[in-house]
Amino acid sequence: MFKTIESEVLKQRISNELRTEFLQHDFERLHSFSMLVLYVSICMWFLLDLIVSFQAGQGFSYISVLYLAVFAALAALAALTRKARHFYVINLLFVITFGLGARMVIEGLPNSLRPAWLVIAASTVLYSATAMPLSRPAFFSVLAVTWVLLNPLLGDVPDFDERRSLLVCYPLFISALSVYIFHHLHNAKLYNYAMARLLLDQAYLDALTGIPNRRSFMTRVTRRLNEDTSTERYLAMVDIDHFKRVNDAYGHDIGDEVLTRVAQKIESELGEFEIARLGGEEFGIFLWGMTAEEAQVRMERLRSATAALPGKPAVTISLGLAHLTVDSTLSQMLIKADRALYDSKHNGRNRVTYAP
Ligand SMILES: Nc1nc2c(ncn2[C@@H]2O[C@H](COP(=O)(O)OP(=O)(O)OP(=O)(O)O)[C@@H](O)[C@H]2O)c(=O)[nH]1
Repeated sequence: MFKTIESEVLKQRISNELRTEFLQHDFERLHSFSMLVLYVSICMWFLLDLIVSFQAGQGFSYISVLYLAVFAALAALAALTRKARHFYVINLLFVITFGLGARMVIEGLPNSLRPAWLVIAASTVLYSATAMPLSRPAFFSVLAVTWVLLNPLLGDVPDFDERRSLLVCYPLFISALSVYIFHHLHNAKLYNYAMARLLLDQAYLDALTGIPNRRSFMTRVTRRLNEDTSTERYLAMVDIDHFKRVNDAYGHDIGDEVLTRVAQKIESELGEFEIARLGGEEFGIFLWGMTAEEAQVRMERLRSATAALPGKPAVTISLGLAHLTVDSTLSQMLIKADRALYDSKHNGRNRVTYAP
C-alpha cells in the first residue's frame, strides 16, 4: 500500500502551492537547527578571529566588535522570523557578513595559508547550507555569494602554480557535491511531505463526498471545545430523510450522488464552520459566534436550500440543533443533537428541532 501511494506521488507534478507550503513547513521544523548553525558559525568565527588577531599582535579590533554586532542582529532577526521567505533573505545577509568576516580574518594569516583557509571556510558554509531549510533560489544565492567572497583565487594570492589546478578543482568538486546533496535532500523531503499530505487527506476526508470525515470532525471539534469558551456554540446533526427509499428506488450509485450533492450544499452554506459526513447519510456541523436564533435561521436555510436542490431524486433533510453549555463534552453534545434530530424525524421530517 505504502509503495503504491509512493509511486502515485512520485508520478504527480507537485503544485507550486504545495511547494510553498512545504518550504514553510520545512523552515518551521528546522528553525531551531538553523539557529544552532548560525550560533556555531558566530562562535567559530569569533574564535578564529581571536586566535589570528592575537597571534598577529593586533589585539581585538573595533571592526571585530562591529562584525559581532551585525552577526548578533541578524541572528536575533532569524530567531524572530516566522516566515520562510524572510529567513532566506536574513540567511543570505548572514552568509555575506560571514564571508566578509572570514575573509578579513584569513587576510591576517600568512600568504601561503590563505587559499587553503578560504576553501575550508567556503566548504563549511556550503556544507551547512545543504542541510538548511532553503528554497532552490535561496541555496544557489548562498553558493554564488560564498564563492564570490571566499574565492581562493582572488586577492593577494601568492605563487602557487602547482596548486592552481587544485584550487580550481576542489571548489568545483565541493560545489557539485553541495548541489547534489541539496537537490536530493530537498526532493526527498518534498516528496515525503507530499505523501504525508496525501495520506492525511485520505485519513481525514470522506472518500465519497470529499468533505471532512468523522475522525476529522471529532479531532477538530474537541480542539475547538478546549480552545474557545467565550462564544456561543452549537452542534447540529443532519440526516437525509427516507434515504433507504432513494437507494431502493434508484440504486446505490444515484444514492451516492445524492449524498455528494447534500454534502456540497452543506459545504456551500456552512463551509466556514466545522462540517463532516459522520457516516451513512448523517452529517455533523459545529457552529459558533452567533445567537440561538441566528443558528436556527442558518439551519432552516440549509434545510430549505437542500429541499430546493435541482436534480433527481429530490430529497429533504431533518436537523437536530443543540446549544452547547459551558461544561458539556462532545459526546454529551452528540447525544443531545441526536435526540433533537430524532424529534425532527418523529414529528414528520424535513424540519429543524432546537435543543437549548
Ligand atoms: N448509496 C449509499 N447509501 C448508503 C451509504 N451509507 C449508508 N447508506 C444507506 O443509507 C440508508 C439509511 O437508511 P435508514 O437508516 O433506514 O434511514 P432512512 O431510510 O434515511 O430513513 P430515516 O432516516 O428514518 O428518514 C441505508 O439504506 C444504507 O444502506 C452510502 O455510502 N451510499
